[in-house]
Amino acid sequence: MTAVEVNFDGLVGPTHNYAGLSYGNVASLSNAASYSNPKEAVLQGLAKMKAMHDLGLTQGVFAPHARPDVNVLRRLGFTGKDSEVISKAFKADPVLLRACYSASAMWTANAATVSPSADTLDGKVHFTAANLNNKFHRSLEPTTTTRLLKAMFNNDSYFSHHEHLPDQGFFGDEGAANHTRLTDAHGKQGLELFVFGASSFNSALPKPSKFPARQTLEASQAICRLHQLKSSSQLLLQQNPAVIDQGVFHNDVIAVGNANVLLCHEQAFLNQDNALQQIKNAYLGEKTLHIIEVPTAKVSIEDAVTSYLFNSQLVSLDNGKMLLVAPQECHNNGVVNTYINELISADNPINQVQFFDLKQSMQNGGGPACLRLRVALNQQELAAVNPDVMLTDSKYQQLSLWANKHYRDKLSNDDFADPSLLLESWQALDELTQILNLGSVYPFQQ
Ligand SMILES: NCCC[C@H](NC(=O)CCC(=O)O)C(=O)O
Repeated sequence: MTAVEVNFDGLVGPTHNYAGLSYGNVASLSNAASYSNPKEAVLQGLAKMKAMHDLGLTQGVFAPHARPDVNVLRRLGFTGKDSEVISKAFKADPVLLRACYSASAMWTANAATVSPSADTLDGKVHFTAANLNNKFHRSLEPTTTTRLLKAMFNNDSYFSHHEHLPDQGFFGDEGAANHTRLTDAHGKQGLELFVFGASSFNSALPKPSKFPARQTLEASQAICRLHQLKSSSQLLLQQNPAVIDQGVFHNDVIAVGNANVLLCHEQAFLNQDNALQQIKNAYLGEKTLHIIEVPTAKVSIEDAVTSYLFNSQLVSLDNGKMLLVAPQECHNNGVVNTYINELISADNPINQVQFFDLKQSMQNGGGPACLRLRVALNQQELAAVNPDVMLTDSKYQQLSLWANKHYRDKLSNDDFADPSLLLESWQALDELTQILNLGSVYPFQQ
């Protein structure tokens, strides 16, 4: 039986908001303080999951995290009952409170790095949650992410879970957003590309000068060791620091790979000709490797960042062709739309495009690819996954009803002072752990 790639999409949490927390992420900064619509956000995400399922792809659901993170507020000196902690934090530092309310765990491309069993020496699928230590609100994620991964992939015979890397900038790790895998077929040994923004220890390597490089070389090296990656399955490349300074805060804002196709901007990598040659030399497959470089003359970095063209998902369909799952913003951008039409009619495996309205997530800098974590699994491994986290028609109905029942359609700054938002959110998540059969994964359930 053949292996499949499962996309685990982050279900948007009930407190999704725009707090402007991600310096270096243009969308996050420019939408700060505007009000959000969590209900629309979760339904937009569910509609994408359902569409993937309807195409015959295998789709999973990744639960949100419990917010606000009251424990971290207590660590920071706010005392009393939960409602008091919230009202004190709101008065003292509303931005801090919003960070503790962030639904950023929705971007599951940053949840973890995953290495399929065909690439690892012990033949297991390896998972390491990303420490996300470059941003305070995201640094709150790894412990719960690991707990969720263990509840989803709960079988030691097939799955190996590692503790996240040390919580320190030297080992800054942003997960699969800086990781892609090239292979003839999902079940075959692949070449895993690890794209780092800078090195912590080697000062000879260039760095961006304005915005932070969130992924370090040393973090990527540690993941390769932890995952027992075959040496022929790993290639480490540096992202072009000049584009990080233009808002390309993760590699998946400038490149996307799937099977034997790598679609990237011509400014994606440092010393790009050399980087692409290394990829060609290291590719293990027998099929033609298609590297499609998009020239600046056709799509500028600014257009790439505002449209999120490269944050499209690239998925293989049963007919052997590939579909580009793009954000609506690509359709709205004339230049990018023209390029996509050219791409799908050219001689390469990508021959279709579908656009999705993911505006609520996009306004925080998260497109289709940010919202999913890819896990390639053979049939035995797939059978060992917690079946309740897989999307079916009835699971979709159940989750839509759940979201409509619990989510608000407007959140603005003053709402974060209201302790009933905490109660409502935790009640929703408590119910969700039953729908997805996750057990007691949240701190408030322990
Ligand atoms: N892969 C996409 C990640 C987007 C995410 N945005 C945020 O966290 C914005 C949150 C805010 O500003 O409220 C980030 O930058 O890590």
